[in-house]
Amino acid sequence: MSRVESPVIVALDYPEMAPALELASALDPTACRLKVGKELFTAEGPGLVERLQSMGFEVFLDLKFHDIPNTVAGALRSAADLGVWMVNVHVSGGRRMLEASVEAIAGGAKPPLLIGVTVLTSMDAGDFDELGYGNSLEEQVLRLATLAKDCGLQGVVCSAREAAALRARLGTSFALVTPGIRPAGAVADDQRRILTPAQAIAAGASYLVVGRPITQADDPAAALGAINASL
Ligand SMILES: O=c1ccn([C@@H]2O[C@H](COP(=O)(O)O)[C@@H](O)[C@H]2O)c(=O)[nH]1
Repeated sequence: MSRVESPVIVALDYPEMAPALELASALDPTACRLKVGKELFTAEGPGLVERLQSMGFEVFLDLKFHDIPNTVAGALRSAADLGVWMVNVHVSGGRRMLEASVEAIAGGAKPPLLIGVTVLTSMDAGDFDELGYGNSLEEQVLRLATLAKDCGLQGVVCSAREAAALRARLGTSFALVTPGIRPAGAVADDQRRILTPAQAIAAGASYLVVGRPITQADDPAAALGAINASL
C-alpha cells in the first residue's frame, strides 16, 4: 500500500542532476510522486532514479518506449530492475508490442505499473488531423485506451479532457494518468489539451502530471501544496 497522499506526479524536466535533486529535497515524498523523463534520464541515467528512490519518492520513469516487441520488452525489464513505480510505452506500438510489454514485467517481485501513451497532450485536433488517421482525436484516444486495457496494461496517459469518456468506457480500476495540467491562469506552454487540477480529478483522472507550474514556481513546495489543497 502506497503512503503517498496525493495524485500529483511532479515532472522533473531538467538537463542535469543538481536542480532535480534540489527540487526533490524541497518536496515531501508523501505529498507527490516524481517523474523522470527523457531529458534527465538521458543525461544522468539510472543512478539519478536510485537517488530519488532512496529519498523516499516513488518514481514514474517516463521514457515512452516505442519499438519492436523484443526491444521494448528488454527495455521494460531493465526499468523494472530499477524498482520504479510506473513505466510507459506508446500504445501505437500495437498489440504484439503491448502483450510483450505486459509479459516482460509480469511475475517480478514488485512490477511497475505499465501505462500506455495514447495521443500526446501537446496535440490539438489540427495537429492530429494532419497525421491522417481518419478519425477524431477523441476517437483515437478511446481506441488506443481500449486496446491498452485489452492487452493487460493498467492504464493510459491521456489528456484530462478525455478522462470522463475513458472512465465511463473502461471502468474505475483503469488508471488515467493526465499531463496537460495547468492551475487557473497559468500559461499553457506547449500543451494544447489542458484542464485545471480540480477539473481533471472531477473528470476522473487518477494521477495529475505537473511539471513547469511547479518546477518554475518561485516556491515549488508552495505551488505543489496549493495544487494538493485544491483537490
Ligand atoms: O501526452 C503527454 C505525455 C507526457 N507528457 C509529459 O508530462 C510532462 C508535462 O510537463 P508540463 O511542464 O506540466 O507541461 C512533461 O514531462 C511531458 O514530457 C506530456 O506533457 N504529455
